Amino acid sequence: MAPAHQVLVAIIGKQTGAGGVGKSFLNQLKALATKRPSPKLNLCYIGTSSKVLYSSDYAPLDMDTCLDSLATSSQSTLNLDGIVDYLGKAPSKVIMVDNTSNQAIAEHYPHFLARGINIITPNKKAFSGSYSLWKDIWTATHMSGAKVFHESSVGAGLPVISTLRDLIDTGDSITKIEGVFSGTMSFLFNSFAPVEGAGGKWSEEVKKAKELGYTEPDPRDDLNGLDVARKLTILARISGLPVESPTSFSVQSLIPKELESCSSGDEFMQKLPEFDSQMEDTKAEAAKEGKVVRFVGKIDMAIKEVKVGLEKFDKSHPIAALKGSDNIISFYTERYGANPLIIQGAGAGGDVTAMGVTSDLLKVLLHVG
Ligand SMILES: NC(=O)C1=CN([C@@H]2O[C@H](COP(=O)(O)OP(=O)(O)OC[C@H]3O[C@@H](n4cnc5c(N)ncnc54)[C@H](OP(=O)(O)O)[C@@H]3O)[C@@H](O)[C@H]2O)C=CC1
Ligand SMILES: N[C@@H](CC=O)C(=O)O
Ligand code: NA
Repeated sequence: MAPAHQVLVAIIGKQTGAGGVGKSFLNQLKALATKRPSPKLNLCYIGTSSKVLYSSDYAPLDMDTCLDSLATSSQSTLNLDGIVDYLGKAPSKVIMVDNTSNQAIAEHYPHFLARGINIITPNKKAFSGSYSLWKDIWTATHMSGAKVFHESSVGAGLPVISTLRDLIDTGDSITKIEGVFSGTMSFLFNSFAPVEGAGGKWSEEVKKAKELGYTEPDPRDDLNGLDVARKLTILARISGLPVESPTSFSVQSLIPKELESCSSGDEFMQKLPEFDSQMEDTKAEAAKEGKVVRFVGKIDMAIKEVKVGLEKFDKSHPIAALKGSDNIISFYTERYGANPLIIQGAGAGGDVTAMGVTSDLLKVLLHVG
């Protein structure tokens, strides 16, 4: 039987694509568990959609070898109710880490929370799905006392959600939030339409963004604007705007009309080069005005409006001058007045995203440790 003064960690999702948030998180968990004597952090479950590894008596799994053991594991997978039941019966406090982008797992959060299972996750789906799911999640936390933190669901590891909550909890009032919210879109436009020089081909930059692990498992989820719309939905809801869903406001898609019917991400990636001229035209139009295009989002609390799409910027504008996968997020509030509180830095990538998840784990430990 597992030792009493411990916190058990269960990880769903490891690394399939280049994103690898799960794998980076496991490395950070290992380092933290070594450094932190109490409570002892023990892994009891790790799984993907096809493989699982868990100890039926909750004995700690070896974090050094668990990925190899998972690859060869012959344990039967558990359905979501089975995972809730297994973790709900654990002899210690449990933190479930959802490192997938799966909708069904997200919709199951209220069940995990109702059983006292804490959740940390970079998955945006639960917090940007239907407004009723959002309400069910927070109701479940109030009823059971379990915690849920999702810092990396906006701006990867950048302290976006914690900052917004701090502003609100200390009595400030949000008037506007705006900026670049996608690591993928930032990388694409910074390299395809740089302030200096010609820039690369659109489809080649999309391929690179996928290889660098910036995109969602299916890059169409970034290019259709929905990933940014999800992030804005989360921030708007925290700010007090009851946005119904990420499709209930204006979102510009960069998917060529001709490719909307592609049946897979692979087919889409294969055909995308045929439509490079469409984005070239958009770039050229901005260049005629001496500007560059960037993909941005805005929440205007006064008029209750959320918007996601392309805008032209002067080359001297801070948004035009971003580098790599950097996000820039400006919070306009009553307290900060005309000069916003600004957060800037890498907005995608396995290690920086896992950092946000690991920092969430530390927050849960403050409550349960
Ligand atoms: N990459 C980044 O820069 C950032 C990512 N995020 C978020 O982090 C999450 C993970 O992203 P990333 O690491 O890039 O994605 P990956 O595709 O690399 O990894 C996703 C993992 O989830 C597993 N998985 C998918 N569906 C299920 C399921 N039903 N049950 C169990 N496991 C499942 C996959 O395994 P398998 O397919 O074998 O089942 C895989 O191991 C996403 O929600 C993403 O939006 C947030 C901020 C930045
Ligand atoms: N695909 C997303 C990953 C982080 O949320 C992005 O590019 O920002
Ligand atoms: Na964040």
